Amino acid sequence: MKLEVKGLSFTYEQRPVIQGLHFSVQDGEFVSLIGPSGSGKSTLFYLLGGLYRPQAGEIHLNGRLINGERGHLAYMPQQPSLMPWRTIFDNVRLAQELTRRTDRVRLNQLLKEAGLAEVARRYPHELSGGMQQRVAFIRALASDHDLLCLDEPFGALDALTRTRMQKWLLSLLEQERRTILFITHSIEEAILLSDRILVLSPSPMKVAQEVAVPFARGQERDERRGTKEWIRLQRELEAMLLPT
Ligand SMILES: Nc1ncnc2c1ncn2[C@@H]1O[C@H](COP(=O)(O)OP(=O)(O)OP(=O)(O)O)[C@@H](O)[C@H]1O
Repeated sequence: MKLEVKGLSFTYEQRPVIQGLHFSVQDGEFVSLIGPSGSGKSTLFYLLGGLYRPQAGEIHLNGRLINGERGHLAYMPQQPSLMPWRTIFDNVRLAQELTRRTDRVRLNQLLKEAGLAEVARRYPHELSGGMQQRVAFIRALASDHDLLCLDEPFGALDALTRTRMQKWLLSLLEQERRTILFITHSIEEAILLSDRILVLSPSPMKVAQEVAVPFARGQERDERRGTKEWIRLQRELEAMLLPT
Protein backbone atom coordinates (compact mmCIF):
# COMPACT_ATOMS: atom_id res chain seq x y z
CA MET A 1 0.00 0.00 0.00
CA LYS A 2 2.00 2.97 -1.22
CA LEU A 3 0.96 6.46 -0.18
CA GLU A 4 2.13 9.53 -2.06
CA VAL A 5 1.36 13.09 -1.02
CA LYS A 6 2.24 15.70 -3.62
CA GLY A 7 2.16 19.47 -3.11
CA LEU A 8 -0.68 19.28 -0.59
CA SER A 9 -2.09 22.57 0.70
CA PHE A 10 -4.95 23.30 3.04
CA THR A 11 -6.33 26.53 4.49
CA TYR A 12 -8.88 26.95 7.30
CA GLU A 13 -10.73 30.23 6.60
CA GLN A 14 -7.81 32.38 5.38
CA ARG A 15 -5.29 30.56 7.57
CA PRO A 16 -2.88 28.32 5.63
CA VAL A 17 -2.16 25.26 7.79
CA ILE A 18 -0.47 22.98 5.27
CA GLN A 19 1.51 24.32 2.33
CA GLY A 20 3.16 22.33 -0.45
CA LEU A 21 3.50 19.18 1.65
CA HIS A 22 5.37 16.40 -0.06
CA PHE A 23 6.17 12.89 1.17
CA SER A 24 5.60 9.22 0.48
CA VAL A 25 5.24 6.04 2.50
CA GLN A 26 6.30 2.74 0.96
CA ASP A 27 4.41 -0.52 1.31
CA GLY A 28 5.07 -2.04 4.75
CA GLU A 29 6.89 1.03 6.02
CA PHE A 30 6.43 2.63 9.46
CA VAL A 31 6.74 6.41 9.21
CA SER A 32 6.38 8.76 12.18
CA LEU A 33 5.45 12.41 12.00
CA ILE A 34 6.81 14.69 14.69
CA GLY A 35 6.31 18.42 14.82
CA PRO A 36 5.23 21.34 16.94
CA SER A 37 1.79 21.35 18.49
CA GLY A 38 -0.75 22.97 16.18
CA SER A 39 1.39 22.51 13.07
CA GLY A 40 -1.36 20.65 11.19
CA LYS A 41 -0.69 16.93 11.74
CA SER A 42 -4.28 16.03 12.61
CA THR A 43 -5.48 18.16 9.70
CA LEU A 44 -3.23 16.10 7.43
CA PHE A 45 -4.96 12.93 8.65
CA TYR A 46 -8.39 14.49 7.97
CA LEU A 47 -7.19 15.12 4.42
CA LEU A 48 -5.79 11.61 3.99
CA GLY A 49 -9.01 10.12 5.36
CA GLY A 50 -11.11 12.20 2.97
CA LEU A 51 -12.91 14.18 5.68
CA TYR A 52 -11.58 17.37 4.08
CA ARG A 53 -10.57 18.05 0.52
CA PRO A 54 -7.24 19.84 -0.09
CA GLN A 55 -7.30 23.18 -1.91
CA ALA A 56 -4.22 22.10 -3.85
CA GLY A 57 -2.14 18.98 -4.32
CA GLU A 58 -2.77 15.27 -4.68
CA ILE A 59 -3.05 12.22 -2.45
CA HIS A 60 -2.35 8.93 -4.21
CA LEU A 61 -2.86 5.47 -2.79
CA ASN A 62 -1.32 2.74 -4.93
CA GLY A 63 -1.22 5.19 -7.79
CA ARG A 64 -4.89 6.18 -7.51
CA LEU A 65 -5.95 9.74 -6.74
CA ILE A 66 -8.06 9.70 -3.55
CA ASN A 67 -8.52 13.42 -2.76
CA GLY A 68 -11.70 13.83 -0.70
CA GLU A 69 -12.49 10.08 -0.78
CA ARG A 70 -13.24 8.14 2.39
CA GLY A 71 -12.87 4.46 3.17
CA HIS A 72 -9.35 3.76 1.90
CA LEU A 73 -7.49 3.59 5.20
CA ALA A 74 -7.91 2.91 8.89
CA TYR A 75 -7.78 6.04 10.98
CA MET A 76 -7.38 6.35 14.72
CA PRO A 77 -8.19 9.91 15.85
CA GLN A 78 -6.55 11.62 18.82
CA GLN A 79 -9.82 11.39 20.75
CA PRO A 80 -11.05 7.78 20.99
CA SER A 81 -14.47 8.68 19.44
CA LEU A 82 -16.17 5.50 20.59
CA MET A 83 -19.90 5.05 20.11
CA PRO A 84 -21.39 5.37 23.61
CA TRP A 85 -24.35 3.11 22.89
CA ARG A 86 -22.23 0.17 21.72
CA THR A 87 -20.27 -2.21 23.93
CA ILE A 88 -16.47 -2.30 23.69
CA PHE A 89 -16.65 -5.45 21.57
CA ASP A 90 -19.22 -3.86 19.24
CA ASN A 91 -17.10 -0.72 18.96
CA VAL A 92 -14.07 -2.76 17.93
CA ARG A 93 -16.24 -4.80 15.56
CA LEU A 94 -17.20 -1.64 13.71
CA ALA A 95 -14.05 -1.70 11.61
CA GLN A 96 -14.97 -5.08 10.15
CA GLU A 97 -18.71 -4.54 9.83
CA LEU A 98 -18.45 -2.50 6.67
CA THR A 99 -16.26 -4.90 4.76
CA ARG A 100 -16.96 -8.47 5.84
CA ARG A 101 -18.30 -10.82 8.49
CA THR A 102 -16.99 -10.27 11.99
CA ASP A 103 -13.93 -12.32 12.82
CA ARG A 104 -14.76 -12.89 16.50
CA VAL A 105 -11.66 -14.97 17.18
CA ARG A 106 -9.34 -12.23 15.97
CA LEU A 107 -11.23 -9.48 17.78
CA ASN A 108 -11.20 -11.40 21.05
CA GLN A 109 -7.49 -12.09 20.60
CA LEU A 110 -6.77 -8.38 20.02
CA LEU A 111 -8.85 -7.39 23.05
CA LYS A 112 -7.03 -9.94 25.16
CA GLU A 113 -3.58 -8.80 24.06
CA ALA A 114 -4.48 -5.19 24.81
CA GLY A 115 -5.62 -6.17 28.30
CA LEU A 116 -9.26 -5.42 27.55
CA ALA A 117 -10.85 -8.89 27.53
CA GLU A 118 -12.60 -8.29 30.85
CA VAL A 119 -14.29 -5.11 29.68
CA ALA A 120 -15.46 -6.37 26.28
CA ARG A 121 -19.12 -6.26 27.33
CA ARG A 122 -18.90 -2.91 29.08
CA TYR A 123 -19.74 0.49 27.59
CA PRO A 124 -17.21 3.26 26.81
CA HIS A 125 -18.26 5.54 29.71
CA GLU A 126 -17.35 2.76 32.15
CA LEU A 127 -13.70 2.80 30.99
CA SER A 128 -10.82 5.14 31.82
CA GLY A 129 -9.46 7.48 29.13
CA GLY A 130 -6.43 5.26 28.61
CA MET A 131 -8.59 2.17 28.18
CA GLN A 132 -10.80 3.97 25.68
CA GLN A 133 -7.70 4.91 23.73
CA ARG A 134 -6.62 1.28 23.61
CA VAL A 135 -10.07 0.32 22.31
CA ALA A 136 -9.76 2.89 19.51
CA PHE A 137 -6.30 1.53 18.71
CA ILE A 138 -7.59 -2.01 18.41
CA ARG A 139 -10.50 -0.84 16.29
CA ALA A 140 -7.97 0.56 13.80
CA LEU A 141 -5.84 -2.60 13.92
CA ALA A 142 -8.90 -4.79 13.38
CA SER A 143 -9.76 -3.12 10.10
CA ASP A 144 -8.87 -4.76 6.81
CA HIS A 145 -7.06 -1.70 5.50
CA ASP A 146 -3.33 -2.01 4.95
CA LEU A 147 -2.67 1.64 5.70
CA LEU A 148 -3.16 2.72 9.31
CA CYS A 149 -3.05 6.41 10.25
CA LEU A 150 -2.61 6.60 14.01
CA ASP A 151 -2.85 10.00 15.71
CA GLU A 152 -0.94 9.79 19.03
CA PRO A 153 -2.34 6.34 19.80
CA PHE A 154 -0.48 6.00 23.09
CA GLY A 155 -0.62 9.64 24.22
CA ALA A 156 -3.12 9.12 27.05
CA LEU A 157 -1.51 6.00 28.49
CA ASP A 158 0.55 5.72 31.66
CA ALA A 159 4.24 5.01 31.08
CA LEU A 160 4.04 1.29 31.82
CA THR A 161 1.00 0.63 29.63
CA ARG A 162 2.56 2.74 26.89
CA THR A 163 5.72 0.61 26.89
CA ARG A 164 3.61 -2.54 26.84
CA MET A 165 1.54 -1.29 23.90
CA GLN A 166 4.65 -0.26 21.94
CA LYS A 167 6.15 -3.73 22.40
CA TRP A 168 2.89 -5.35 21.43
CA LEU A 169 2.65 -3.22 18.28
CA LEU A 170 6.22 -4.19 17.33
CA SER A 171 5.49 -7.89 17.81
CA LEU A 172 2.26 -7.57 15.84
CA LEU A 173 4.12 -5.98 12.94
CA GLU A 174 6.50 -8.91 12.89
CA GLN A 175 3.51 -11.17 12.22
CA GLU A 176 1.50 -9.07 9.78
CA ARG A 177 2.49 -6.53 7.18
CA ARG A 178 0.89 -3.13 7.71
CA THR A 179 1.83 0.30 6.43
CA ILE A 180 1.77 2.84 9.22
CA LEU A 181 1.72 6.61 9.46
CA PHE A 182 2.10 7.53 13.11
CA ILE A 183 1.81 10.91 14.84
CA THR A 184 3.65 11.21 18.13
CA HIS A 185 5.06 13.90 20.40
CA SER A 186 7.59 11.47 21.82
CA ILE A 187 10.96 11.40 20.03
CA GLU A 188 11.84 8.24 21.91
CA GLU A 189 8.68 6.50 20.71
CA ALA A 190 9.38 7.61 17.13
CA ILE A 191 12.90 6.13 17.29
CA LEU A 192 11.67 2.93 18.86
CA LEU A 193 8.96 2.23 16.29
CA SER A 194 9.77 3.86 12.97
CA ASP A 195 11.70 3.12 9.82
CA ARG A 196 11.66 6.80 9.00
CA ILE A 197 10.82 10.00 10.88
CA LEU A 198 9.48 13.11 9.18
CA VAL A 199 10.16 16.27 11.15
CA LEU A 200 7.51 18.85 10.35
CA SER A 201 7.79 22.62 10.37
CA PRO A 202 5.41 24.88 12.31
CA SER A 203 2.24 25.87 10.49
CA PRO A 204 2.00 26.21 7.48
CA MET A 205 3.32 22.69 7.73
CA LYS A 206 5.78 21.02 5.41
CA VAL A 207 8.47 18.37 5.83
CA ALA A 208 11.47 20.18 7.29
CA GLN A 209 13.76 17.16 7.68
CA GLU A 210 13.63 13.45 7.09
CA VAL A 211 15.57 10.92 9.15
CA ALA A 212 16.01 7.19 8.52
CA VAL A 213 16.27 5.27 11.80
CA PRO A 214 19.52 3.28 11.62
CA PHE A 215 18.42 0.35 13.83
CA ALA A 216 16.94 -2.97 12.73
CA ARG A 217 13.18 -3.02 13.13
CA GLY A 218 11.69 -5.27 15.79
CA GLN A 219 11.46 -5.84 19.48
CA GLU A 220 15.27 -6.00 19.86
CA ARG A 221 15.46 -2.32 18.96
CA ASP A 222 14.45 -1.57 22.53
CA GLU A 223 17.87 -2.85 23.64
CA ARG A 224 19.56 -0.05 21.67
CA ARG A 225 17.97 2.56 23.91
CA GLY A 226 20.66 4.43 25.82
CA THR A 227 23.44 3.56 23.36
CA LYS A 228 25.58 6.38 21.96
CA GLU A 229 23.95 6.09 18.54
CA TRP A 230 20.46 6.28 20.04
CA ILE A 231 21.26 9.32 22.17
CA ARG A 232 22.94 11.09 19.26
CA LEU A 233 19.87 10.54 17.10
CA GLN A 234 17.57 11.68 19.88
CA ARG A 235 19.57 14.90 20.32
CA GLU A 236 19.61 15.54 16.58
CA LEU A 237 15.84 15.22 16.45
CA GLU A 238 15.41 17.46 19.50
CA ALA A 239 17.55 20.11 17.83
CA MET A 240 15.49 19.88 14.64
CA LEU A 241 12.34 20.58 16.64
CA LEU A 242 13.72 23.67 18.38
CA PRO A 243 12.25 26.91 17.06
CA THR A 244 14.72 28.78 14.85
N1 LIG B 1 -11.86 23.49 12.16
C1 LIG B 1 -10.88 24.38 12.28
N2 LIG B 1 -11.06 25.67 11.92
C2 LIG B 1 -10.05 26.58 12.00
N3 LIG B 1 -8.80 26.28 12.44
C3 LIG B 1 -8.57 25.02 12.81
C4 LIG B 1 -9.56 24.00 12.76
N4 LIG B 1 -9.02 22.83 13.20
C5 LIG B 1 -7.74 23.11 13.50
N5 LIG B 1 -7.46 24.40 13.28
C6 LIG B 1 -6.17 25.06 13.48
O1 LIG B 1 -5.24 24.51 12.55
C7 LIG B 1 -3.96 24.33 13.16
C8 LIG B 1 -3.52 22.89 13.03
O2 LIG B 1 -4.32 22.06 13.84
P1 LIG B 1 -4.05 20.49 13.99
O3 LIG B 1 -5.01 19.96 15.00
O4 LIG B 1 -4.07 19.88 12.63
O5 LIG B 1 -2.55 20.49 14.55
P2 LIG B 1 -1.70 19.29 15.20
O6 LIG B 1 -0.35 19.39 14.61
O7 LIG B 1 -2.42 18.00 15.04
O8 LIG B 1 -1.68 19.72 16.73
P3 LIG B 1 -1.38 18.82 18.05
O9 LIG B 1 0.01 18.32 17.90
O10 LIG B 1 -1.50 19.83 19.16
O11 LIG B 1 -2.41 17.75 18.09
C9 LIG B 1 -4.11 24.80 14.61
O12 LIG B 1 -3.63 26.09 14.72
C10 LIG B 1 -5.59 24.76 14.85
O13 LIG B 1 -5.97 25.76 15.78
